[in-house]
Amino acid sequence: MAPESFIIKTPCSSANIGPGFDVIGLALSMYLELHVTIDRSKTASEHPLNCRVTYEGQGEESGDISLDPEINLITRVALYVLRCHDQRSFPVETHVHIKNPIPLGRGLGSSGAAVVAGVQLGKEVGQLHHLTPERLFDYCLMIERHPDNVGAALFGGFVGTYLKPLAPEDVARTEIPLSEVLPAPAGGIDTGVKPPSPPHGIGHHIKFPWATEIKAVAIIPEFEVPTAKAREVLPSHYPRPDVTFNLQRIALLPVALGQSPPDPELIYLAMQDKLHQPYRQTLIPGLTAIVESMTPATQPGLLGVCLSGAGPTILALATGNYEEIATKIMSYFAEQKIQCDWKVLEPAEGTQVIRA
Ligand SMILES: Nc1ncnc2c1ncn2[C@@H]1O[C@H](COP(=O)(O)OP(=O)(O)OP(=O)(O)O)[C@@H](O)[C@H]1O
Ligand SMILES: N[C@@H](CCO)C(=O)O
Repeated sequence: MAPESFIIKTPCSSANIGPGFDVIGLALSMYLELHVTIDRSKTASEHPLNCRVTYEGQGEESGDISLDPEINLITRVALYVLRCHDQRSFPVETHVHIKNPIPLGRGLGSSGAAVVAGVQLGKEVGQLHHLTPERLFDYCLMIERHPDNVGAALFGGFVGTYLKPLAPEDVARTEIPLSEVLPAPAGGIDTGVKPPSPPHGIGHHIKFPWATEIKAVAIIPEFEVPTAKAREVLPSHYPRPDVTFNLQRIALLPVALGQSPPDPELIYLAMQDKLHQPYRQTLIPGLTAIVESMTPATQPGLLGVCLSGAGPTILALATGNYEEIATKIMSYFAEQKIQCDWKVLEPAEGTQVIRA
């Protein structure tokens, strides 16, 4: 039997886009790829859980990414899906080669892409053909609780996401994680006990139109801000005027970004936020200065600017002059002695499985 091979391709994403904290996600054209080979003719494997993991890309040199299939975020998520379906390990003999250009901990949804790719990997290697994209979303939300990055990475495009309140019997299931990311390997170190399957229909999404003239300039500082840390600095309660401020803008944002030709003044207004960016300034030197000084009036081609996800990447939406915009934003970071990389990205399709 010839080895089976396929590629899972998952986009990076930018969450929030200003006021849409934990709601809005935008899939962008930089992709995590899993090159998977399964040799089902083999009867035994020398690798733990029948899976050899190799990695190239971001964090490769620092050795930040574990190659142990029970610890690596992508393969442990796949194992979680498999174990929910009474498959304790990968098929003999599986090789997962991860190609990851998405910078880690920078606000471009590296963990969301890893979770989505991992869930898809579990479905493919386990031949779990009944799992629909909507059901895969439930599995993702058992691991990453905010739906914006995983929704964009799974479904693609410019999306609004929302969670359905859990039924009382699901709330009572103490094994359902309500924290951000499972602290322990999903599914646990193999104890032989079947892990908890997700409740059905936890998360939902809706796709918004996107004006084709609009591109996303990502300015990526060299330092990391773990999402968990960027959530710890947020308050548990907000002043009512700040909530109203964001509600007014979130009602505008999907309309403003779908209109062609784009209206810079409207988009600039629609991208303002008072719920997360002001608090994250403490972790991202220069953030307030960038958000307050970069306007369509001062920067031709610019439509609006925001923190990408939990940061520290800055996302500028623009119709031209990308290099000038990036250079200006990088100059604010340079004042703080912070180097940056930058890229022009476009909205991307969701997760795909490519077979030769
Ligand atoms: N391809 C990958 N393989 C394995 N682990 C990964 C991969 N990508 C991300 N991770 C894990 O996710 C962590 C980064 O997650 P974190 O949520 O802090 O940031 P992010 O997802 O890049 O940013 P944001 O959520 O703000 O968009 C990494 O440190 C690593 O542990
Ligand atoms: N909505 C999340 C995205 C994190 O990637 C946050 O801002 O914390």
